Parts: sequence; structure tokens; C-alpha cells
Amino acid sequence: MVLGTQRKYYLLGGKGGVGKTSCAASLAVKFANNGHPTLVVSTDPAHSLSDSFAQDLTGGTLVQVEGPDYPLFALEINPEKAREEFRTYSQKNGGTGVKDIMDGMGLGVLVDQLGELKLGELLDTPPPGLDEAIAISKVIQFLESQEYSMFTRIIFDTAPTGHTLRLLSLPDFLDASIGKILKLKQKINSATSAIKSVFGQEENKQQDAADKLEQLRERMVKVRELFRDTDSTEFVIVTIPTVMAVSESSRLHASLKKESVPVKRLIVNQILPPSVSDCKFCAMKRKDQARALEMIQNDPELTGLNLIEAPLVDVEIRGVPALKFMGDIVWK
Ligand SMILES: Nc1ncnc2c1ncn2[C@@H]1O[C@H](COP(=O)(O)OP(=O)(O)OP(=O)(O)O)[C@@H](O)[C@H]1O
Repeated sequence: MVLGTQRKYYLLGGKGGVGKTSCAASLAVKFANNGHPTLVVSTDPAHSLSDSFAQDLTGGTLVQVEGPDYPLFALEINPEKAREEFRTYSQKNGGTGVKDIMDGMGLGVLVDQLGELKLGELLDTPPPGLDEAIAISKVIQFLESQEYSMFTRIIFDTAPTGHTLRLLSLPDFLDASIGKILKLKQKINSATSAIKSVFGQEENKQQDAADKLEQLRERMVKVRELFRDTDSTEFVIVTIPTVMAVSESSRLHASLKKESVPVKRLIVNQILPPSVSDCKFCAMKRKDQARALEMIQNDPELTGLNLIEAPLVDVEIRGVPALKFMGDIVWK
């Protein structure tokens, strides 16, 4: 993983609380200590990078993590803020505001078309994952700039499972919305010239909204392409040895496969370390974990993955030295 200077992206995902952030942060420390200027990004609305590194990394901008040998920067982005920008823009120009104006002009047919537009709906009740999708697309946009060109390893600590997956279907979703806007625009264009002149300004606004959506869609398509590129990207699934977490990991891998996102490694975190004298509780727990590990071996979705077992350690993993310790066990 540390070989080569070509830029590589790692996405860590899995069920809530399994150790995604700890694994992401430990990988970041590993890269930075092996000569890679590294960026670790959190797109989980409930950020925990600051807790993991035991440093204040909040603020939504690049913050350098103290400790590693080479530059390691962290970025906790606020997905809600990213969506808010998008919402303000589209609502003003393409959302319900337009519907009201058109309604007021007695253009019932077009209002019906707007009903189909679903743009207002998209903004009022965004599909789960839209926030994160927009946030990740923003990061990808940043990454093209000079300021970010030094980074050869980029790690995404993502929000729990389902959300990350929605990200991949977003371009299609936006395609549908944009398609509807353009269809509506065509209808407006074919209206009588008198109405057209009244409409002049409104049409521009529609165009503006469509352009913005189109830009977002293009970015999302880029993100999707990047996430499918086996040369530069890897999605690492993190799980724990419980039946529930393993079942979810299996579904996650199936979905990622369907979306052609490269997955090679499965980290099974928090495995009880060996002991000669288990108490009753530990003995039960160990049996339970053995059952879940066996389930992984027999799961057709998971069996082909490179299995990495990480022990449950007796202290909380916080701060760069602890993350280095964890990284040396997990990332070989
Ligand atoms: N191998 C381990 N041994 C001991 N404690 C661990 C281990 N891995 C993670 N933890 C602890 O478990 C807790 C959850 O870990 P972490 O925040 O990394 O999970 P997460 O999957 O990112 O959670 P979320 O879904 O809330 O973002 C933390 O207190 C962390 O220190």
C-alpha cells in the first residue's frame, strides 16, 4: 500500500462503531511515516477524527496533524453545510419558487410538468447520502487544485454503510432531475412569443439551475469514475466479528461489486486476543466471535477478500503513537 508515488485513494466504510475512524487514522499515520504526504478526510456528519488523533481538527479546513514523520493533514468537512449551499441555490432558481411564479401566471400545464420535476422534493427531503455525496464531490474538486497537489495518499473516513453507496447512484438521480428541467425548458421555449417575452428572465433562472445541477452531476460522474478505478482506488470494508456486522459487510460488498468499486481487504476488528484463562463472559464472547468468523469464511461475498484480523486492545486507541501501534498490526 505504501509503494509508489502515484496518488491513491482509500475509502473506509462499514457499520457504525466498528472502528472505521481508528483504521482510517492508523492508515494515515502509516502512510505519513512511510514518506507519503497524506490527507485524511472525514465525511461522516458525526466526525471523530479529532477524537482519534486527540487533536483539534475541526473547522472544515486542512489542519496538520502533529506527530508523523511526513506531512499528514486532516479535513473534517461538514456535509450539511455543503448541501445547504446547493439547496439555497437550487431552491431560489429551480425549486418551489418557480412553481409559485408559474402558478400565478395561470400556466397550469407547465405547473403540472413542474410537479414531475421533483426538484423541490429533492431539496426538502434529500435522499439519505446526498449530503455526503455533495461533500465528497467538493473534496474531489479541491483535490484538483494546486494546494492539494502534494498529497499522494488520500483516505476517506466515510459515514456508516448505506450512505456511501447512495453516492454512487447520485449521478443517475441528478441525470433524471436535469432531464426534467431541460424538458420543461423546451416546453417553455415552445410557448407563444408573448409568453416567451414575459418568461425571458425566468427561463434564464431555469437555465442557471440546470447549469448548476449539470456541474454537480459532472463532478459526481468524475467521483464515480474515480471510485471505480482499480489503479487508484480501494474501498476497505471494516467489520467486527458479530453476525449483524458480518451480514451487513456481506451486503456492502455485494453492492460495491455491483457498482464496480474495487474491494480487496476486509478488516475484522476487535477480535478477542488469545488467553489461557477465559472468564465465563470472555469464553462466551470468544465462541460468539468464532461463529461470526466462520460465517465470514463461508460467505460467498466475503470469502475471496484478503482478511485482516485486528485484536481488541485493552486501551482506547487515541493519539498518533497509539494509531501507529494499531497501524503496525493492521496494515502490513
Ligand atoms: N481494535 C480495537 N480495540 C479497542 N478499541 C477499539 C478498537 N477499534 C476501535 N476501538 C474503539 O471503538 C470505538 C469506535 O471506534 P471508531 O470511532 O474508530 O469507529 P467508527 O466505525 O469510525 O465509528 P462511527 O461509525 O461512529 O464513525 C472507539 O472508542 C475506538 O477507540
